Amino acid sequence: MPKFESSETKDAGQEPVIDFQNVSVIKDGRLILDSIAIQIGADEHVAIIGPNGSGKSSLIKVMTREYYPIADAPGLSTKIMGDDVWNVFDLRKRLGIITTDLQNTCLRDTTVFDTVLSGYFSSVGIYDIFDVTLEMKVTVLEILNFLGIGHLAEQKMTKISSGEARKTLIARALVHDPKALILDEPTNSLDMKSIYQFRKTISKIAKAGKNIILVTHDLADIIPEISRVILIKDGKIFADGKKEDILTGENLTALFEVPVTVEKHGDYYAAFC
Ligand SMILES: Nc1ncnc2c1ncn2[C@@H]1O[C@H](COP(=O)(O)OP(=O)(O)OP(=O)(O)O)[C@@H](O)[C@H]1O
Repeated sequence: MPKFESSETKDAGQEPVIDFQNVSVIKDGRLILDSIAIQIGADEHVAIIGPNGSGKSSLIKVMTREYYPIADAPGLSTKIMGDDVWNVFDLRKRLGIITTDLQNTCLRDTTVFDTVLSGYFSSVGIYDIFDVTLEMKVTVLEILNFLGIGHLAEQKMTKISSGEARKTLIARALVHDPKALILDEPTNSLDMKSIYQFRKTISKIAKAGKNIILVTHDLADIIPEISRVILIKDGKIFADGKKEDILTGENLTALFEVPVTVEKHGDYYAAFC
């Protein structure tokens, strides 16, 4: 069994991955997150949906400790995996974070293999001073093969497609055997085939025991393993519950303030406006 599918992840305590209570964030004198309360259980996969500027990325930044909430809010909790206080580097390893910003940062004249390996050092690229072990290299190859991109190991990041680059970033996050993967609009700018393959990849990772926390505008990104959807509007939780109850035309019309129709196709949803 590859290291990143280790029993450590599957047996990790039953503490919620995220336990946020009364989280409010002010930026430039404006309340951008308002009294957010979200608990994401150890075995849950969740999608977070909201209009542009509703606060989705800010919420993720509270999780990654880039943004800090108002400290004296009554009952404030920003617990992650049971702990409120984290070394930021450790935290970001335990939560594998995949954003478009990270993809832009990693888009260099570096091979796919080294990009994934650099995850161990939280660096971009590999340098002589790093103590690269054989075990690290073996794990990188295992993960690349698990994600179906082993054949790209020696390709330069600048020469692969956006979909392949997105998978490379996931591989980079997986070297730490994270408890969860946080994906911020992961299918942006991917074509249909890449989107299809990407969703299959995320499903596979969910089945391998990682929590998936997916931020998206596109209902079709909500893989069947995700059973809970949280809607965010104007920095507040607008709705939170079972996917089939939340993904209705009525809810999404109110959320996006345009007429929205929702259709279900097999285990997937699609929205039209
Ligand atoms: N560092 C900051 N300084 C000032 N305002 C900020 C900052 N970060 C976020 N905001 C504001 O907070 C609001 C929420 O932003 P956020 O990026 O979280 O929204 P979002 O839901 O992720 O949007 P999108 O779907 O467009 O990515 C926006 O109005 C944004 O301008």
